[in-house]
Amino acid sequence: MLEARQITQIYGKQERIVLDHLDLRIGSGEFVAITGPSGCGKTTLLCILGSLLRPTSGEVWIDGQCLTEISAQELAYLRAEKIGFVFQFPAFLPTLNIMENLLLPTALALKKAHQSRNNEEKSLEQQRLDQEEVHYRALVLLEQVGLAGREKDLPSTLSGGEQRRVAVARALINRPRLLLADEPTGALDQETGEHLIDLLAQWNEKEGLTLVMATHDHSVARRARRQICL
Ligand SMILES: Nc1ncnc2c1ncn2[C@@H]1O[C@H](COP(=O)(O)OP(=O)(O)OP(=O)(O)O)[C@@H](O)[C@H]1O
Repeated sequence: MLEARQITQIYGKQERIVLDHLDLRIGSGEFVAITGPSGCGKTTLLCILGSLLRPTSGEVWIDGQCLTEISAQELAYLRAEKIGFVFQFPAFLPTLNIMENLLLPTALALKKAHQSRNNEEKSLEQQRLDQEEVHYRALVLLEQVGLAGREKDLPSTLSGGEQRRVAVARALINRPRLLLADEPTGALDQETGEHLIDLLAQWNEKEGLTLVMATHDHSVARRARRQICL
């Protein structure tokens, strides 16, 4: 499903080489942990795999499509439809409540779905149904991450760990095929962290979600079926 070919990333004027001709193949439905010491390039690799960062050289392929060859618009749709991203330091729009923040990534995916339908009247009805469906999905996800009832709260009123859990719900809202998670348990206590990994593992097993997770926590990495150490 995901392939990196000869990825090299060089940063700054001092030309610091962080990734050097890296090759990587990840099959559909895999659960992979990327481990390695702080500063070895885990976040850089996830950003390149998720097309948020264009590497200095090399190619990334998703489902047989080379990301360096498609337009910025196509890339935005591809990300919205196929890829969920849990950032190491999640950011939210501070004036929107949790539900509104959760629904933000659905706008582009719904737009793409509506564009591919022909009949306008049907499409309007479908849009209403789609919006109800994503709203329901958001409520279910909030419950799964242990935040039922918090949908009207502003992000600033949530703790760091709670924000992390909202970030996971947001990354799953479009039912992506690929989830790239950067230290998803970073700010969480052990029990909450384990619960979150259980949830991701369930999505991996039941929904076939391909899961690529960067972590320096070995007990978290052991939950993956494959570990790649940078
Ligand atoms: N935009 C940037 N400009 C210059 N250097 C950068 C940039 N982003 C990352 N780096 C450097 O690249 C190296 C790899 O960073 P990266 O964040 O990918 O590592 P990491 O393995 O995820 O680290 P951590 O586990 O601490 O989060 C670090 O030395 C970092 O300073």
